[in-house]
Amino acid sequence: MDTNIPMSNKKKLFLTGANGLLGQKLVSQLVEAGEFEVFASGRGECRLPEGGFTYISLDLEDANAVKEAIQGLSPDVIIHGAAMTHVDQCELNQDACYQANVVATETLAKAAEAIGAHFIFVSTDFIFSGEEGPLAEDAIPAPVNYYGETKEEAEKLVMNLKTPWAIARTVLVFGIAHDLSRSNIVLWVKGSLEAGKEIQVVDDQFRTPTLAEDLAAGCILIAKKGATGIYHISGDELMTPYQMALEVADYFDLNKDLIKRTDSTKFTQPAKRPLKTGFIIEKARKELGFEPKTFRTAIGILSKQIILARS
Ligand SMILES: NC(=O)C1=CN([C@@H]2O[C@H](COP(=O)(O)OP(=O)(O)OC[C@H]3O[C@@H](n4cnc5c(N)ncnc54)[C@H](OP(=O)(O)O)[C@@H]3O)[C@@H](O)[C@H]2O)C=CC1
Ligand SMILES: Cc1cn([C@H]2C[C@H](O)[C@@H](COP(=O)(O)OP(=O)(O)O[C@H]3O[C@@H](C)C(=O)[C@@H](O)[C@H]3O)O2)c(=O)[nH]c1=O
Repeated sequence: MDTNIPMSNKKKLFLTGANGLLGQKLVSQLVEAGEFEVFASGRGECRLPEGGFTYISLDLEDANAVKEAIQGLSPDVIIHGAAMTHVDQCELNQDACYQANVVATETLAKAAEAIGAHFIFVSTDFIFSGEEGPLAEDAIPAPVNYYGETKEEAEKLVMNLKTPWAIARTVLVFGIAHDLSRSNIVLWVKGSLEAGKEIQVVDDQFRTPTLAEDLAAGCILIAKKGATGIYHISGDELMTPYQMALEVADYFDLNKDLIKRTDSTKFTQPAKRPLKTGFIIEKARKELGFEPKTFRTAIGILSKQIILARS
């Protein structure tokens, strides 16, 4: 808790995607720590419950507005988490996906470069083919869906910036936040089983599922340390969605018989998913001191948040 630095001497941190799952966790942790003056941007109205930061309503596809905002604020650090993240919608609406994930990132990155800000880009395991895993930072990208292609293209433009940059890649993020525009695997499994609904869950895709709070903590470590380069920031347990579903059912004492084991040849989605991903996080551990929760501990944290949200 470092709130006794007068606001004027604090470094300014600007983040995007404030209303999203990662964004809400970033704002909450940054406000709690008090080290940065926080400027949180989102599309449309602010959907965050608490204060302690400046909200900026900004559509990142409005290039002039983005340039004006960044030149006006002149932040020291930018964490860019905003994206079109619904993978199947990205496959079916590729122009919208390109505008959100590549063009908007380029506009913001160039604005960061113009003021010499430290630019932190949040990326994904979906830049990889899924032929092999788990993966370290030097693995070669080969995306198998359009969402992954756009995130790979965005990474490339970030790597060419002439301002300090970092890329925080993550995997299958889960958590609970206010008024989210999409669900995530833990909430989806829990909700389905509580409703007595049978679910088909693949057992041949491998991930290192990541608690949203841990991803936020990893991004903040990069910001605080002024770290540059690529970091894999994810959970540390390699699991299939089927194993995750069983773990969720076990924790919440729900009916495991409703979880039907399947595989990617039978269960298909509009966008192909890479089979084997998951990250090796030793670099983030060593250079940042990053340490994620176990999946079980993370579910416990979520469970408490759900109870709190209901009270
Ligand atoms: N969730 C996951 O499993 C994973 C996510 N990631 C990456 O992490 C980052 C954060 O993901 P997550 O928090 O789950 O995503 P969310 O979908 O929860 O949040 C993304 C946010 O970006 C905002 N956004 C989208 N387009 C624009 C735009 N044109 N202008 C302004 N804001 C925009 C959305 O606004 P609105 O609320 O109005 O829709 C939303 O609040 C993303 O970059 C994603 O690619 C990487 C790996 C896994
Ligand atoms: C809906 C569903 C998913 N699954 C599996 C497929 C997949 O491996 C896992 C999650 O599927 P979803 O479609 O919910 O999530 P998905 O779109 O795969 O999540 C991705 O989001 C983007 C933003 C990322 O960057 C990726 O890292 C990844 O987290 O669960 C099933 O087995 N059965 C189902 O009915």
